[in-house]
Amino acid sequence: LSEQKVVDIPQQPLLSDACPSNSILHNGECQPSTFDPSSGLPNNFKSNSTLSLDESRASAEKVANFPWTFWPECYSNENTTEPVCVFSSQSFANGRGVFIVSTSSLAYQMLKKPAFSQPNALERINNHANPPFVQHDFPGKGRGLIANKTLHRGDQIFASTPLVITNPVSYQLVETERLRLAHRGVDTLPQDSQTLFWALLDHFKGDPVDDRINTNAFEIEIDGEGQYAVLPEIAMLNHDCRPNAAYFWDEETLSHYVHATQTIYPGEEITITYINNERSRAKRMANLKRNWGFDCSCSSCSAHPVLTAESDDRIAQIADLATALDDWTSASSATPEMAEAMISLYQQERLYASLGLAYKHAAEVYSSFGDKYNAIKYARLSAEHGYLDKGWRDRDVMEMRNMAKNPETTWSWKKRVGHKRLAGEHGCGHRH
Ligand SMILES: C[S@@+](CC[C@H](N)C(=O)[O-])C[C@H]1O[C@@H](n2cnc3c(N)ncnc32)[C@H](O)[C@@H]1O
Repeated sequence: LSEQKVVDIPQQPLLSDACPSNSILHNGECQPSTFDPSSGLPNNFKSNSTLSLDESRASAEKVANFPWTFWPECYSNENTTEPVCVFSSQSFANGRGVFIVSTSSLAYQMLKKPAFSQPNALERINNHANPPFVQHDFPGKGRGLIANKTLHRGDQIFASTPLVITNPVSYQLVETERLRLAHRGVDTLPQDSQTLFWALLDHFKGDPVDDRINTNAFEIEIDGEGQYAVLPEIAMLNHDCRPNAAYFWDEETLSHYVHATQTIYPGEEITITYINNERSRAKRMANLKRNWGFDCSCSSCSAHPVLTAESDDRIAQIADLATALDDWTSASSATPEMAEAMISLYQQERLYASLGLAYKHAAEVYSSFGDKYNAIKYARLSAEHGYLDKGWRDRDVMEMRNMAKNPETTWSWKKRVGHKRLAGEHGCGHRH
């Protein structure tokens, strides 16, 4: 595997004796070894590609309470407002490690998350002993995971921290510098994590590190910033437009959680979705080709065109119903029957992971007509599904929890009392 790491990245000259032994290289200058960069952080790293791996470790060790295992390597140019660096911590997540390619402001922002700052926050994360699955080769899809025991809705399949977090700001660097940061990042991971990284699929066959990141990265959000994360466990799950598992990103623990969203029997492949599935087959396939580079071979993409057209029609009808149910004006024609039809369509489409949304529509529309116990019933269902798909800190999920306890106190309560509520009167026909 190490052979795959040989790439055309210029070797930087070593500056082993650039600074006397009682000082460290910082911002291109020798600083006393007592210098504490955390005092002036997060903006004082400068372009610096001169330290070998050993030297950057030694520089980091010399600084009291330095949060990274290696001195960050950075680059900047006229496009960057702040240098873009690689920040590596080998101690993160009980020694699993992580590297972050980002500006120092964003990297130091991450240090405030419980994942870094509270030692117990990751107690339930990265426990990969006795997994409920085994790896399997699927013709046309490569490796995937199959369940080795029955999994029920809500069962955790795994929860993991990333090995790599990279910010799109890195694309402001010239290609060789961006790639150099990524390669440096992999070299700074603990050995076991490097092995996990190199075992990832390289679908596009370009630069070996960049390719593994592009083939396997998931979009995540940290403090409102879109970033990419590579997690070797979730990267083994193949895509299905009608998946049986769902994942969400938890910002506090910097972790991806994966749960079963329906019963999965032993021998069944565990799948997630890489895209928003509430779109026609043609749009889903185009999205997967464009963003992930493969022709989707899942059952709903490869069904007979007549069945695919029927499925597309149901998806369009779900969208029409959502529009009607989202209308909170006095002219709204929304009724609970519409939400019931929507739930049925989601079930028929096997979009179990998205059912939380349909149940939310139902809870709100029942609440809007003052139907307390149907509002409670659907709010509970929505929260239960939402936990698996959006996570326990999601605002909509919290809203459904509140409604489940006390519908009378929610914003939608009796909002539509006095509106007509007659089944069958409202057109929500197919869109053509
Ligand atoms: C995150 S990886 C999933 C694990 C991968 N199969 C492996 O062997 O490591 C994503 C890659 O898996 C393959 N893949 C995933 N889902 C697929 C699907 N539904 N149809 C065809 N290929 C798929 C594609 O090559 C895609 O680039």
